[in-house]
Amino acid sequence: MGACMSASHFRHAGSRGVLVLGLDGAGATTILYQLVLGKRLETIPTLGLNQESVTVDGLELECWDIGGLDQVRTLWRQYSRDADAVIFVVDSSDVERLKLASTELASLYKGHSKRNSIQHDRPLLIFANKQDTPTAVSTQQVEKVLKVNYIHVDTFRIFPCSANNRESLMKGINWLVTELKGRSPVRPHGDA
Ligand SMILES: Nc1nc2c(ncn2[C@@H]2O[C@H](COP(=O)(O)OP(=O)(O)OP(=O)(O)O)[C@@H](O)[C@H]2O)c(=O)[nH]1
Ligand SMILES: [Mg+2]
Repeated sequence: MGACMSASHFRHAGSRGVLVLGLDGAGATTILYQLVLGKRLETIPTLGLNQESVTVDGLELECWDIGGLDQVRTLWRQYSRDADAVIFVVDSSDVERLKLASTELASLYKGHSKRNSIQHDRPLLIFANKQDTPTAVSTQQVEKVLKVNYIHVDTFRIFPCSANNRESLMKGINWLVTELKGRSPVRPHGDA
């Protein structure tokens, strides 16, 4: 499953770095491999990160799926500097932890310097995942609790999805790719 703890941030020239994040169990790894392999894999909690690339509409996305467990979340910031975009995955059926998800999302944008925070002009795609479950709340409800407007991200959108359903994921990914094509990469030559 490509798990590694590398901090090399290797990227091909022209590719875009995409952080795939979320609280533990939200579905980040399942979504990543649905995008890369076109099928749902059985996952285990990510204790470091999974790095995979996927090309969509001619644009290579270098994805870093970092674990969401409390003790792993500290890694999120290490990759923030090089991120052209963020995919934030929310478990729509885990209503009790939506507020925590909101706090963790906001903290990504509150670094002390550009070195450890996401730039506010980078697009943010939020997946309201697990819409196939009977207890999932609506996208509108997820948006209300996440309070994304308070983070002052210039461009964000929330898409309902299920990691079982690749088509629901591609709606969000296609939006993200269109946004990325309209922007220069954070590191144009992919230098380390
Ligand atoms: N019903 C349903 N289950 C899902 C969905 N997405 C993920 N899951 C399940 O949720 C569990 C956690 O999924 P992961 O992809 O490992 O979650 P994660 O966000 O990578 O978790 P960490 O690695 O701990 O950060 C697994 O049992 C998945 O099969 C979904 O859309 N619907
Ligand atoms: Mg994972």
